[in-house]
Amino acid sequence: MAEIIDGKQIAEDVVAKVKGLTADLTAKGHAAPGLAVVIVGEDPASQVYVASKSKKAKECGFHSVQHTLPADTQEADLLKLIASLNADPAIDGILVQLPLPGHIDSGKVIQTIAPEKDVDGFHFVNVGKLGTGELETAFVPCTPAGSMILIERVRGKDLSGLNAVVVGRSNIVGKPMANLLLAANCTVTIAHSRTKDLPALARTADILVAAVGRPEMVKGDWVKPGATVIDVGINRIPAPEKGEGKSRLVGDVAFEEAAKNAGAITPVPGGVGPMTIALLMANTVVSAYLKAGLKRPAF
Ligand SMILES: Nc1nc2c(c(=O)[nH]1)N[C@@H](CN(C=O)c1ccc(C(=O)N[C@@H](CCC(=O)O)C(=O)O)cc1)CN2
Repeated sequence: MAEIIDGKQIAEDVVAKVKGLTADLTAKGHAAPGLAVVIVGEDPASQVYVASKSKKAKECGFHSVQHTLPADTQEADLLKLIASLNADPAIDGILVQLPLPGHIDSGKVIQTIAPEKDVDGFHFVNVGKLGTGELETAFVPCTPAGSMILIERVRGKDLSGLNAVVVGRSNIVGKPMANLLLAANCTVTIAHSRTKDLPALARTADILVAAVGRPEMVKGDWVKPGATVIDVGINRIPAPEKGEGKSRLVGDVAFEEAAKNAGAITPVPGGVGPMTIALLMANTVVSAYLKAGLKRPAF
């Protein structure tokens, strides 16, 4: 049976480090890191994530501000808000919760955030830095950055000689995840819906990352014995066994089956999810250190 990677505990370790770094920064006479979280509309899951982000920022000792805008907010007004946050010296990190309502161009919004405050790591400047290995000044998207910490806990920092397969090619997870694994010397393959014989490809992976958004798609017999399996999926499915109208969370991996073959595996919930929020705190404190002209803290 596989080792279960405790993302909740590892996220707490990251947050403890952020708190220490924040205390050191303010003790040197610098302002506390500032994080602005922006939500547009009333998507229930987004509301929960944003509330957790704002709460965690306060726990870390940050200057934490939340902008909650109605679903019919005009794109131009959101862009104006971002411009004002870009110019605000008390703010080191800006996060616009995704998805945005359909009438707003998410790409335009993301590219309006100043790259040095883009703690989500979605701006072209940060994407380019990650792609070219400029990791000293890049912001890396929180979910892949957190997944990488989980992998390092199991496999160490140098992944030379290991085959990694990333299932999913999104800009938020799949592509940056592949770049991080490549930077750690893995041989990386990105698989997606058009990949031929996905189960056979997945079985070649020493590190298998599932980020497709399809409940329990990755089956137990897709997993090479001893592989490290990182499940990025968060899918809510009906759970009639819990009562009428009830639901439960599952990942993109059929956990029970996969755990029989894997060497180590992340659960859902309690795996990658908590790391996403912890890494947002880490990116924000890094932003404040870089602004202060201090050495970039490592996580
Ligand atoms: N601007 C962004 N938007 C979104 C991002 C992002 O990184 N930046 N990621 C996701 C959602 N997300 C953070 O925003 C997120 C998802 C899940 C969790 C989490 O802790 N999940 C728990 C389960 C929570 C539950 O019960 O529903 C877990 O897996 O244990 C945190 C953050 C999309 N949008």
